[in-house]
Parts: sequence; C-alpha cells; structure tokens
Amino acid sequence: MPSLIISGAARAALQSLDHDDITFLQNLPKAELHAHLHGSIPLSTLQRIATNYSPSPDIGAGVAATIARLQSNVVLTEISEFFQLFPAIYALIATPAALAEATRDVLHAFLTEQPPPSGFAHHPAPDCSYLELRSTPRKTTHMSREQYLLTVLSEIRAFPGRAALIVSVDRRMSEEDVEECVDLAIKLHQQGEPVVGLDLCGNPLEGNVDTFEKHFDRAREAGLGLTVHIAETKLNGHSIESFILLSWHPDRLGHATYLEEPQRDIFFLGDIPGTQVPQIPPPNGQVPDPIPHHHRTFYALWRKHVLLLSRRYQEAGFHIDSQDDDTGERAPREVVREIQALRDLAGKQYKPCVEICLTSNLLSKTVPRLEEHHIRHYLANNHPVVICTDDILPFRTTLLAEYALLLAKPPHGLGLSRDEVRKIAEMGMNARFMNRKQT
Ligand SMILES: CNc1ncnc2c1ncn2[C@@H]1O[C@H](COP(=O)(O)O)[C@@H](O)[C@H]1O
Repeated sequence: MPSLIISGAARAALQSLDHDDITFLQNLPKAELHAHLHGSIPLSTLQRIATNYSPSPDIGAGVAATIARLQSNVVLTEISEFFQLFPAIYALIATPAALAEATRDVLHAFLTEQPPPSGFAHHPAPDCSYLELRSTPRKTTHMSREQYLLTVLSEIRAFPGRAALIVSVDRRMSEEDVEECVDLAIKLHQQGEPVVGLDLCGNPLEGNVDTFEKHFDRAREAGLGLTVHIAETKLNGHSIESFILLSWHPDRLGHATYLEEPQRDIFFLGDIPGTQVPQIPPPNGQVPDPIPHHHRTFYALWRKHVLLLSRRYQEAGFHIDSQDDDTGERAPREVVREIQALRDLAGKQYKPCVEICLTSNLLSKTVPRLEEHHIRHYLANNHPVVICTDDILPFRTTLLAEYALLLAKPPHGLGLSRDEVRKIAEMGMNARFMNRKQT
C-alpha cells in the first residue's frame, strides 16, 4: 500500500483544521483533474522499484541522487529545476512491468482508502472520488508508445467510471511525435478505452507550440476534451503564445497563472467587472503615452491575435474585414467589441475551467505567497476552477491537503467558508471530461 507524505504549507493547513472540518473535506465529492502520472508516484513505490532495479553505474548514481532529493524535500529555486527530476524517474519506470506497478499505486493513492500521513489521526478515506490521470506516452527500449498507453489503461480500467486517462503531449515534442500521440489517443478513445482528453504540458520555458493546433483540433473533433498548460510563468504570460493557446478554445486551462488582463478581457468576456472592453489606444494607431503597461502589451499583440481569431471565426462562417486587420487601422476597442458580438452571436460564453495547483505553484515559485494566488481573481469573477495536486511526489501534498489550504484560516489558508469550498468542489466535478456534454 502506498504511503502518503505531506509537508510544508499543505501540512500546516491540514494541521490547523479540527476533526469536523477534515471530515467535511473528506466527505466532499472531489475530482482530481490535473495529476501527472510520473509526478504522482508515491515515494515508497519509487523506492521499492529502485530496490529491484540494476542500472548501469552512471544512471544508477543519478537515480540514487534524485531519490535522496525526493526523500529530503525538493527545494527549487526556479521552475526549470523541477523538470530535471524526471530523467531519473523515467530511468526507473522503463518497462511495462514497472509502469504498471507505478500506475497501480498512483491510482490507489488517489482512489482507495489510505491511512492518514504520519502525524495525522483522521479516518482513512480515498483522497478523491474521481481521477483524470494524465501521462505522456513514452517510447523506451522496452515498449512502444502504444504499449505504454495500453499498460496504463489496463490499470485504469480497474476503476470503471472513477478513473480516466488524459494523453499529454510535451511542448518539446516534434510535430511528428505529437501526431503519433494524438493518433493513438483518438484510436484508443474510439475503441472504447477510457481516454478522455488531450493535454499540452512540459517545461513552459521550452518548445514551440505553433504547429500543434491542427492536432488539438483533430482530438476535439474525435470527442476528446482539451486542456493546455498556459501562462505558467511570467515569460509565457506575456508572450503571443497565450493568445495562440486561448484561440484553440481549450475546455480547461492548466495553471493560467500569468494570463494578463487583456487576454482575460478578450477571451473570458465579463471576468473583470467594469472593464469588459479595456481602455485602449485611439483609432489612429498611435500609442499614447503614458498608458498602463498591460494596455501597451495588448496593443502590441492585438493585431496578431485578431488575425488568429479572424481565421477561426471565418472558418465558422462569420465575417471579419481582413483588410482592417492587416492595416491595423481599426481601433482595438472596436475589435474587442466585434469579438464580443461574434461570441454573443455564437451563443457561447467561453469560461474554461482553470486547473489550480496551489502547493505546486508555491513550491515551484511561480506564485510567491498563497494570498497572491490567482485563484482569488478567478473566484472573485465567478470563473470555474478545479483544485488539483499536479505532482504529489515532489510537492508532498494530497488533494485533501490542497482543500485544507482553501478552508484553513489565514495565515495557513485562504479562509474560505464551507459553502464556498463545497461550490469549488462541485465546479471540479462539473469540469470532468468523462461524460461531458459535447459542444
Ligand atoms: C509544475 N507543473 C508542470 N508544468 C508542466 N508540465 C508538467 C508539470 N508537472 C509535470 N509536468 C509534465 O509531466 C511529466 C511527468 O509525467 P508523465 O511522464 O507525463 O506521466 C513531466 O516530464 C512534465 O512534462
């Protein structure tokens, strides 16, 4: 049986709750929708697999060093260091047998009754009611990508209706690799396997997503839900990439930490009270000085963005005057209004559920303090969110402890009421890809 570990802020939040609060959180139906398989392997499982493993000496040293790091709290200076943990984990989980063993323990850690982590005395209970586990199909010397997926799925099938798979593609993949992963995801979904979605993940500071859109489109057409890691760092938030990813209209967004006001204005119309149409430069194309920074960023990006949107809406049968888009003579304000009108016409308000991983963001230093976490913005604007763990192995948390961070009083948590926490849990259950209504 896997043993759970909690430390840091998540531990302090859970410790600050009384027995009643913990029982309340345990009894809430909760969906875990953002958990990466290799980041969620219980440490005890990894250690067991390492004991039965005989690697070449140079790989062995890397594996031993990573396990020692995971044992003694992973302290990161910046998010890019986080991704360096995975090569050693991958070296251990290279055969179908090891992958099956790891997947089984991840599923049990989330879905079956677990004794409380050391130092806690609450009743054993499953960490969540429903799990969408995500993983990047990896080709090794022992298995193809298809075998990889079939191995993971054969374990997931042991939890019918309670577990499903999201196939991840990594930002660093070539287009051919993405194509192969998406082909497999579609094929397995069509064969009735519990493959429910497609995810874009990987080190946010690497890779280029420009050529992936058509494959995400294919996946959507085949009935898969789409989620993308977006604006995970400041650099991603400021770039055209966030506009591109939003223009794919994913069903859910991973992290969305640094989406800027103009991006939210355009895509999530109505999220920012009183500023649905941002105050932006006048129609003559001059950028007046001084203007707020985010309007400047918006001005720099809007033309590219409008071209993208134009293409999508023209494909959907709507008309946008492309000459205006090319010359840039039309006021950005008008463009925003036009987009809003088109959105109204299409009868869709776009409110993709944001997958929130509190401890992950704090430990990978993309959010400095819980009080500054972007969940506050989304909650204040009635924008759907789901609470998730991301990678319980390095981040040493559980879904219960992430919910404790919502309910615990400051400074241990956000101090939300039980009613607010119940609503958040419901939003999460409603954002499941399994059984979702197709739009
Ligand atoms: C910190 N937040 C994150 N942001 C982006 N990608 C992440 C991530 N956490 C994990 N992954 C992605 O998931 C892979 C491991 O699981 P799988 O091999 O797919 O099962 C990592 O290599 C990384 O690409």
